[in-house]
Amino acid sequence: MLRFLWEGISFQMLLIFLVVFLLVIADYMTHRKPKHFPPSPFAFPFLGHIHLMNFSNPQNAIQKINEKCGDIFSIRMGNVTFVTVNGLRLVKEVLVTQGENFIDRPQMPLAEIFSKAGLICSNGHLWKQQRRFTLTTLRNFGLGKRSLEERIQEECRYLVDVFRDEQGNPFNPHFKINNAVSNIICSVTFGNRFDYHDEKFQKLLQLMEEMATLQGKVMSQLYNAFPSIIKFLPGPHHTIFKNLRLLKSFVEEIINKHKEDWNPSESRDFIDSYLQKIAKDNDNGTFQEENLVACVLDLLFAGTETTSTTIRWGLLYMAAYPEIQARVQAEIDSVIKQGRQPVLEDRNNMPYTNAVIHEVQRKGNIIPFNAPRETVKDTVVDGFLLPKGTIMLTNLTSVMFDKNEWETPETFNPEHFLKDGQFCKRESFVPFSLGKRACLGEALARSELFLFFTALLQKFTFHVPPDTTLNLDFKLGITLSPQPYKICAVPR
Ligand code: HEM
Repeated sequence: MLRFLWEGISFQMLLIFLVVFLLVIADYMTHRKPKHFPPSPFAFPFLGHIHLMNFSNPQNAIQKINEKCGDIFSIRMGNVTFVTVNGLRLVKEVLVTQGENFIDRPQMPLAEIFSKAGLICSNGHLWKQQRRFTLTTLRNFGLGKRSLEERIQEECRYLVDVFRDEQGNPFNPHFKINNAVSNIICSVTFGNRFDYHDEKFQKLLQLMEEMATLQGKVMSQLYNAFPSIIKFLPGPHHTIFKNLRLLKSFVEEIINKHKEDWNPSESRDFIDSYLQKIAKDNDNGTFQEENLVACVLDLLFAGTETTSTTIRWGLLYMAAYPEIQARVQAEIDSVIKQGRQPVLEDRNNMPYTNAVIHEVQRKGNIIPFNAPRETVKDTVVDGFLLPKGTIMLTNLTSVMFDKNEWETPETFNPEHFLKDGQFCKRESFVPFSLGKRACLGEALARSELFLFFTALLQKFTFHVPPDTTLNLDFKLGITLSPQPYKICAVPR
């Protein structure tokens, strides 16, 4: 009897062992590295390098691997393998010198929120057409009856008013800044801005904010690694997709309204221009309503979260470094004074303020690994072979915090961008990325950052609330943003 039991168990164990062994072999075969592929640390079967990941500070984890493996290496998170390049030389090689070979976006499970249509996640001919059309249309609206500069200046006045309403008491500026920044892209795409008390729009901003925050959760990151398992578990990824559906129906409602009162001979905004393009599309259907919805969502999302997060870092740094804030205000008082609003031309005469804004962007480092790219064909980088379809992370952190490029990389130091009192550009300043697929909204973002930042510092001094210690740690989401904070905007 015992002998039978023993034989039974050992047979079952043998079977389990065999199945596990076969699974490990299958995993090895599936994820076997091609010849001359970049090196990687030891990986566990199925899990890959998940044990090396620090989910609350992935930059640190990547830096450690960089120190061990060199400037180009591969890492595997579950089923997804990335190649990471570090340092200006290789980041430029990938984004600029051989940029055409890395122009695509991979179709990652969570990136589905941006869909394969539109601007951010589309590829090939479709992407080229949407990008060209959007850039031209944004430029046209910038040159139109009301320039983008005027729209931003108008919004600065609204933002200053709601900050003044707080009467110097501690408040969280997050959604006021979000609303102001979002209004710029809304005024270009929908033709109107939204009041800061508009409940429906506030709800929309909250949905976007929640999506941005949830993207940083461990479960969301695991969803990217093991989508077929994690999709059956409860977690933030479900909320992300639910919010997206709500945002989509908000945009569709606005597009339908535009269609109702559309006048083909006049274009009020981006949506009107796109509807015109659909009407006379002679480009094999690249311009369709599905793409219009996706482009508007992309502009709204990319144009709100990034710039708003940067301004929030800016105010936080000003409260943390009062002597730097005082120097910015002294420059404002000498160049603009109190009598008029800042204009973009002032930037040329304000090297210190310009340097501070650049340093906010460098130190804020809001998109630490850039948006992912994918090789469109087999490509050799630094002697390593990257087959077609390889997912690439260009580590912007490794460039903007490089000890060999920056005098004091870990310190908030506007002197990084000053030489003999004049503003000086730095090649290693890359928050908008580089090359043909770099940020589409860079010019708009730079205008917004300068005008909002100077308008606020012209009218207020920012202080840490009494009995509060400022926290300069980041919160990981789709961007690295400040932890929620309250601040006092004391009128000047
Ligand atoms: C401080 C503000 C901003 C930062 C730091 C930033 C940064 C970036 C980065 C790093 C990328 C990825 C580029 C690449 O793959 O090489 C990107 C893409 C993009 N950004 Fe921005 N961005 C900002 C503001 C804006 C604004 C205001 C808009 C709105 C017009 C915008 C629209 C886009 C779009 C549509 C893409 C996708 C481009 C493509 O795939 O062709 N961004 N941005």
